[in-house]
Amino acid sequence: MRTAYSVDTVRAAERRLMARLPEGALMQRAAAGLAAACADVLGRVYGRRVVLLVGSGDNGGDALYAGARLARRGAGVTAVLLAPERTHAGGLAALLRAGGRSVSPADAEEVVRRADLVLDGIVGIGGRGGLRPDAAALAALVAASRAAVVAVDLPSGVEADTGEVRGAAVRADLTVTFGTHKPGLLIDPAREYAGVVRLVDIGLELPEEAELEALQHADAAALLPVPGVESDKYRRGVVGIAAGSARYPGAAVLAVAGALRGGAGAVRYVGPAGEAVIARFPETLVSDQGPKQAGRVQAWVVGPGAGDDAGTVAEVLDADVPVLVDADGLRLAEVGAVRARTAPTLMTPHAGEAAALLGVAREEVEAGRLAAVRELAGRYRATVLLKGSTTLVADAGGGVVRVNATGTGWLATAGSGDVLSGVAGSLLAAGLSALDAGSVGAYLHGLAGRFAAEGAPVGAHEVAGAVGRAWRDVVRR
Ligand SMILES: NC(=O)C1=CN([C@@H]2O[C@H](COP(=O)(O)OP(=O)(O)OC[C@H]3O[C@@H](n4cnc5c(N)ncnc54)[C@H](O)[C@@H]3O)[C@@H](O)[C@H]2O)[C@@H](O)CC1
Ligand SMILES: Nc1ncnc2c1ncn2[C@@H]1O[C@H](COP(=O)(O)OP(=O)(O)O)[C@@H](O)[C@H]1O
Ligand SMILES: [K+]
Repeated sequence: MRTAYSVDTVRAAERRLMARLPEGALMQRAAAGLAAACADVLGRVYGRRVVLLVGSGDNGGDALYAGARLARRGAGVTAVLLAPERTHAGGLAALLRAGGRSVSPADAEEVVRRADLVLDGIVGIGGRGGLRPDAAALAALVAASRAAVVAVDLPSGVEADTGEVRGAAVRADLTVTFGTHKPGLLIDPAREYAGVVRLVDIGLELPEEAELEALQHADAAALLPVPGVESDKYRRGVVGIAAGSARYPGAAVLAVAGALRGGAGAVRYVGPAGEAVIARFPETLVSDQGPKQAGRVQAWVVGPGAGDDAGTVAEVLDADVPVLVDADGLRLAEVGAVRARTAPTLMTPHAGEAAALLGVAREEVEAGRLAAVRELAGRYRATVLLKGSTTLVADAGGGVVRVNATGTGWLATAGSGDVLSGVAGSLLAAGLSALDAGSVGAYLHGLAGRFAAEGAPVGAHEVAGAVGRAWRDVVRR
């Protein structure tokens, strides 16, 4: 599991550790890891031009000590001091002793233009709000330069705890982060600014529960349902799909396509698209009755392509089994009916749907994904999966939020969300919790998208077809 901790938690862990260590030891650990990463980026250190952008806090201190290490290995190191009188004194002294030099921001343009590598030590976890104008001007120089950019701890200007970017921020090729990932490194839009992220262990002892966690192959593999000798189709779980309409029969087909690959033992379909479903997937149990009369179901998916069929949504929400609500179902579901449910509910909006439910602009959700997913989960007392380039899954009661980044922009194609609801609904029917079903579903769906696309446009039905390959990839590694 990859985990990320909030700034408050990191600071508390740092205080505990610093109390046991000689002064400055932590910063030296950070600087050593940072210098090693820079050396890897440079390939050869000797003779290279390195520029340090140094703010007034310890983030600048890290950059200065790392710069001193690179200078000792023969790099030409120049520090641009944003606030000379408040620069980390020990770090600056170390750099000057090692043969580096310092300049004022007035000279930044010239040195950044000639740099092979720029180290962004403007601000780290102490940053508040968007970059101030003098710092923003440095970020603009970095954007215009051809140098490799390495961010110290975080790209300056991104919000460590939320992944928000308010105004100018540094865009890095590599971020070397200390002790633990910070939530912003895993959530867009900030994640995009971080580039590749490398974690340097500085010995922090962190609490059991993280703020954010991202499944890795082994975590997903441990959660995937596997049939045993005692299994039959009912024990593996029956997933009911209440989706599609005369106008959108394809949504039903795609949700069923996902559900067939999600681990349930049988897929039951109710709705007006039965003929289209059975023509494509003869193994589907098609019913022409409503959800209540459809027979045994361990979890429902309701909403994809449902049009205005509020009655079916209400009927499904009334069922005492886990329910996944997607697409039109999100609009049609009564808040009170969702809140009143005792079995798990998983809602799967994209940013536009989440914005409509929250009564805010789509941009607001995209800028502040973590806040939006938590707010929705609280309001609906449900587990909410917010789709997008980074998908977030939050339970109603707070606790750890799961983040998924296995996807690809090629998944932004009509119907791919229907496939995801089928896969995740199937996992719900197989007995996974809403948090696990949502996050494992997104993990498989993202990987399937990559496999199906392989760098070219892809249709949603092909994504569904690649879920099996994603599953095998997860369990084999
Ligand atoms: N505390 C520790 O034990 C360790 C801290 N480390 C480093 O220390 C950093 C945190 O240091 P600090 O707490 O000094 O904080 P930072 O250095 O991250 O930032 C604080 C400084 O930035 C300025 N600032 C804040 N917001 C700004 C904005 N929007 N625009 C421009 N300037 C802004 C503030 O005036 C302040 O002087 C970490 O990110 C990490 O790089 C590492 O050395 C590892 C050990
Ligand atoms: N830029 C992106 N990077 C990765 N995944 C994406 C991106 N854009 C969309 N996706 C994924 O593609 C799917 C799209 O779902 P959705 O918006 O509901 O489409 P539809 O309603 O057409 O089925 C979601 O799983 C989402 O997370
Ligand atoms: K930084």
